[in-house]
Amino acid sequence: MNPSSPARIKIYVSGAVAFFLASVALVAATLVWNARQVALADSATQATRFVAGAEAALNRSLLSVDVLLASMDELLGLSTAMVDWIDSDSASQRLRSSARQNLMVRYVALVDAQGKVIASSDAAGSRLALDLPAGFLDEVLNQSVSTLMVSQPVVSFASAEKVLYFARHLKMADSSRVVALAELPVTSLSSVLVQGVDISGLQVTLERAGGQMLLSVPGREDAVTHTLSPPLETLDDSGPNWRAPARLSGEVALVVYRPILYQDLRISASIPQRDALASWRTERNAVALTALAFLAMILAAGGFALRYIDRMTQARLAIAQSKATLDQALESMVSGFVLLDGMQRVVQWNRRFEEIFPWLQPMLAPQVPFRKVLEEKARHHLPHASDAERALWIEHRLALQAQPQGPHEQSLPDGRVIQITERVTPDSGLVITYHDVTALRQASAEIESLAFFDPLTNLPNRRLLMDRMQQATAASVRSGQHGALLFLDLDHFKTLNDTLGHEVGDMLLRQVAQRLKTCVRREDTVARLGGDEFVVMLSDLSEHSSEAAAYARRVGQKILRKLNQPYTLGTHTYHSTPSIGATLMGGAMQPSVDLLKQADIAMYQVKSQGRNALCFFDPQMQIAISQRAQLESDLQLALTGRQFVLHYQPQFHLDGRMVGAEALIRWRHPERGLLTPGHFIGVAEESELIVPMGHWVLRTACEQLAAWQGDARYRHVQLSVNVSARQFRQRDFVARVVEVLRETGARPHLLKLELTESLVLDNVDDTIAKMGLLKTKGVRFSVDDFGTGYSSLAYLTRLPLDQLKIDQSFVRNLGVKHTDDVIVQTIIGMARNLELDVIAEGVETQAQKDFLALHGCQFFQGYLMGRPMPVADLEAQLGTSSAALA
Ligand SMILES: Nc1nc2c(ncn2[C@@H]2O[C@@H]3COP(=O)(O)O[C@H]4[C@@H](O)[C@H](n5cnc6c(=O)[nH]c(N)nc65)O[C@@H]4COP(=O)(O)O[C@H]3[C@H]2O)c(=O)[nH]1
Repeated sequence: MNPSSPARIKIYVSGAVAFFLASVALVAATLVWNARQVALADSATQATRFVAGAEAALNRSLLSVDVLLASMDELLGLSTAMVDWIDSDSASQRLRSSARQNLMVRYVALVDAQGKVIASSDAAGSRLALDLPAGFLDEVLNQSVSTLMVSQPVVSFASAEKVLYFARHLKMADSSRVVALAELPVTSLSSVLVQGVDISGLQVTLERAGGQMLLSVPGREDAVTHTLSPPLETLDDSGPNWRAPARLSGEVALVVYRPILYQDLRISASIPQRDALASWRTERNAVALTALAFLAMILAAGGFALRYIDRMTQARLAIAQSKATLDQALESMVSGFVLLDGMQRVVQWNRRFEEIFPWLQPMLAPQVPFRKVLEEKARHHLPHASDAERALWIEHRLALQAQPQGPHEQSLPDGRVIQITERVTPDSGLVITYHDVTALRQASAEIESLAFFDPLTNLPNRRLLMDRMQQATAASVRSGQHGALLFLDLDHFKTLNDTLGHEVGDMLLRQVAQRLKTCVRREDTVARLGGDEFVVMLSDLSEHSSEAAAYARRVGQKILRKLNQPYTLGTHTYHSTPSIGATLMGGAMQPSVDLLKQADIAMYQVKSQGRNALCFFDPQMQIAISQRAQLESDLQLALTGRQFVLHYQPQFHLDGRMVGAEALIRWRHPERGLLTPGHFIGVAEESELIVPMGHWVLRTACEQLAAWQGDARYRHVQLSVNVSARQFRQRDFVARVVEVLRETGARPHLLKLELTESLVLDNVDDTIAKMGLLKTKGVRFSVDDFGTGYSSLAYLTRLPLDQLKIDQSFVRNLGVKHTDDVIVQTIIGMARNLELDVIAEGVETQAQKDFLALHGCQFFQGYLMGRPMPVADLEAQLGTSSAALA
């Protein structure tokens, strides 16, 4: 147990309290005991003194009575006279004057041996009636030597009070004996004894040796004669005896007695212990009360002390706990922490601080001046600095600390970045926190990089490019220098991605980025916009636009050359080509977006012209693009404004029957009149518009089929509907076709969906799945433009086709271009082998038809037989052809 532990302190305090309690009790007990002894001793002294005084007083009183009695001999001349000679009256007269001298005596009398009063001082004289105790007179007369004798107390006949008779015998001349007698009221003797005495509880007795009591103070009324026991002689008188019974009350008392001069009389004084200790008891109570008060105070003080200790302990505990919590909090802080006092000395620091600055660990101690810590830090932070530079650094740090300005950062030689925050404490100390923000800074650098750089190629991204373009344009306006923007796109990149995967695509993009950088100057910018689109910004080329254009063209061609060189993509060797669109910058403040759009337009121009080339922006291109945008929005309006109609181009069997028709969309343009698909279908296909448009065509055609159901002239007619790739690739394409068939009630086998060869090839599995589903419903399929793509027997056999359509480009050249003749023959042969129908479109001449028929083609479509026409015309033609055949 710790010597100053609260438990030990409490033991000490409890011990001290016990000690003081015992001391006070002991002192009080001693005081009380001593006071008792003193009280008893005082009472003993008083009793002794009293007895001595009373003895003297009694002796004096009795002596005066004795003298009075003895003087009666001489007064009345008894020794020389005979009894008969005594004149009672004159003798009484003399006695009266003699007795008057003694105030205690009621009367004196002279009595003969027979008890007859000879004379008396009483007014009755010799006629005084005496009522002496029996035997008393004889006792007096029989004394050999005359001495004063005292009778038993008796109740006086005359005064009805207790009296004592004192007597002695006197000898007459004839030697006969008479008795001189005096009557004394007991009260007058008593008052002699206790005159001026004030002793509490004092009991006084005058008694004979045998215990016969003559008088007592206080007086006892119960008996005239009373024998006290034990006799006084038997009491232990070696010292004050407080164990004796009081003579009158019998209580435990101190009894003191003395014999007096006369006979065997003793005077006793008894002081009962109760009375002797009466004042002591008061004192004792006062002492006890005082002691109790002290004890209470000590107990209270002890209690307070213990409570104080408890509170102190709790407070210490609470402080210790909060310190522990604080320490824990400090230790678990992710930041380093140092607390300095007002003298800039180290008070406290946490483990994180040591972790951030491990080299400070050996020197860290409470009270270390922070300057020393800074000196040590300077050694590590500025390893190559001179002493003066380090001193300057330290002074700078101290100055900053004196007036903290908010968080600031410090870069350590090992690359870490520490954010330091100083805060002044209320006692002028300083709390310094050190936060390692290295990861944060790296992250923000990465974020910045992500925000401005393309993560794949590390080239500036669109955002940074736009920013640099803006700066370059502003600079070029000031300097008059022209720059150029080259927008390039990799040809067929999508195919590479789809066939060899994105990783290979990414490899190509990285290598293209590298090659592009080698084609330009350091001050030029190569950026990647996303996908396979790159932009090269060439700045400060020339004041003259023509020179600048020439320079840009050279760079563009250099890029073309470089990018045309084969790439090694993993195990593949790949040949890629770019399409580059260029535009000039400068001369005027042009928005970056517009410049980028111009280059983009030029690039599309290259694409449309066969790719792998460089083309400068032509304002005409922009006009075309604008028109295209206008067309797109017009198309949108056309859809909602019901401006589309369907024309039908009849399809004939070799035998001249009209077997069906192809539904071809027309646009009743409010200003431009009836437009063929060539004016708008391309734009519609490039935008999403082809989907709702195609759906409208499908529904309209099906409604037509349903309308023809009830007419025998038309109900056999099949309708071919063109389906564009984007429409076919819709996930719900099959569901929508089925829905349209159900809603219109058209018979599915009369509906023939025309898919282009490229569509079928694009995703063969999806195509087969969708065609298969629709095939189960009865829908038929024809491959449009057959022969233009890369059709192979392999996929043809997998597709649930019904018909191949020979593209009109081949038909057109029949008899003109031998290869087309061969292709057409091959297609017809192939269809026959696969048991598919074959139809030729674009048949314009009888020669073409004959050629086709000769080689086995059975179905024909073309201007020769009929142009696309409104439904009414078709119905009319149908009627005619049916009639002709009939
Ligand atoms: N020179 C010449 N041309 C002939 C002859 N016979 C037919 N033609 C034309 O050839 C095109 C045949 O349609 P396509 O190959 O499907 O080619 C269609 C088709 O690809 C597309 N198209 C038309 N309507 C729709 C449609 O509703 N949906 C979709 N997706 N495309 C459609 O527009 C293309 C052009 O359609 P149109 O302008 O109507 O042009 C039609 C038609 O008028 C002929 O003897 N000589």
